[in-house]
Amino acid sequence: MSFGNHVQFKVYQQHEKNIIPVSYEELEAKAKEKLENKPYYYVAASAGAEITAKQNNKAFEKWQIVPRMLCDTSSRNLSIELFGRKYAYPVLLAPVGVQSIVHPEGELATARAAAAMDVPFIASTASTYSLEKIAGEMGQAPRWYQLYWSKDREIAASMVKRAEAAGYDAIVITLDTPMMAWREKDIENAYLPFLEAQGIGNYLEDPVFCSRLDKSPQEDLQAAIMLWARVFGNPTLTWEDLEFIKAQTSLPILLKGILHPEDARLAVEHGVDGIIVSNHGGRQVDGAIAAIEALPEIVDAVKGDIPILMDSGIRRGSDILKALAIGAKAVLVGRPYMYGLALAGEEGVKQVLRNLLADFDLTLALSGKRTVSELNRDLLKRV
Ligand SMILES: Cc1cc2nc3c(=O)[nH]c(=O)nc-3n(C[C@H](O)[C@H](O)[C@H](O)COP(=O)(O)O)c2cc1C
Ligand SMILES: O=C(O)C(=O)c1ccccc1
Repeated sequence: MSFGNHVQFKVYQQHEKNIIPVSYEELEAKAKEKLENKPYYYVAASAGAEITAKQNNKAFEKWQIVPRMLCDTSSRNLSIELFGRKYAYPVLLAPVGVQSIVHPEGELATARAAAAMDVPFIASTASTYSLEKIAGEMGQAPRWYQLYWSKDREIAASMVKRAEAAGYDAIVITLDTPMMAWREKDIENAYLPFLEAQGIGNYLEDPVFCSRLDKSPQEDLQAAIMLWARVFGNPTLTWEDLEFIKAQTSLPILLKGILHPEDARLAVEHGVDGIIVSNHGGRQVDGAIAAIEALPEIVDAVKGDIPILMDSGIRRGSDILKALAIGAKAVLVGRPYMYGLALAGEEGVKQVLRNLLADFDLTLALSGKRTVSELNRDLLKRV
């Protein structure tokens, strides 16, 4: 029995073991009930009037699947290959910072769930727990590291080297957040978790960061938080700076936050290994193009030179199918797993992933396809 049918069966038979809602809308509503307003809105809300956040979902409706029949889809294989490594599914857990605001175990619980489900976890620079502690929960399971490139480039270099030493398989450099956007809810709530020392674990354990302090973070946490606030983002970066990071590591480097086809071309020209089409879940430039809308032109511009991943708005199996048919190699999910984490820790993240992967597997089969490599735009109609 293929993955999706198996999960479906189990869910029908062991209904009582379903500890989180199956539908995304219910999942979000339950997380809202459970969490305090400040952390809930930190996760759920976006920039400005949240036009882009809404478009990220609405825009998927403009792409319709035109299923094929009589294709013998009884057995399927969802695996993909990226940078010479095989992955079981075309899905990764997006880098999400400060996970301790929704669950005390934060990234550690997410890391265990990712490892158990064989889905790579992209650990954020803004994690509450350090990248070494996160790796310590994952055995040999696949993991990538997301870099927020510090104003102090020696800190950025140090983090990349630590990630390589801790067994991370790729470096994702996020470009769209050299500073936090205008997020109305967080401003109304006067909420910035970092000021409460959450989400800075990678800095507090970084030798270069600590060398810039007069006293250790244990002795003077406030001074460490102030230094973090000064060095976190780096709006001075240009394409020329990429050489510096490339020289620090032999791992593949992906750029996250690409929306313009010309930036996608520049990424290829500057020798990066992959890009992630993303508007940060609508949390940065409100009014920015929906990620799924940006994808086709970027796929056409890159012409297969490097793999393209995407995120922002992936909620169900059909969203994954559409992104892959347009030309993405894999997708990242963000908020859905944060709600699973909020509601039920590690088990909650596992169930979110299980449900999403089962939904994707069934949608693939019912569309007449058996593998990710069989997907292309012939399966879609743009309306
Ligand atoms: C609470 C929260 C924190 C995030 N933190 C980071 C981060 O530290 N680094 C990063 O590259 N992206 C971060 N993101 C963006 C995600 O990686 C991803 O782009 C986005 O969540 C995808 O959209 P979705 O939530 O609609 O799936 C964060 C998103 C959320 C919701
Ligand atoms: O909240 C975010 O979207 C985000 O990317 C972030 C930025 C800095 C620290 C933690 C998370």
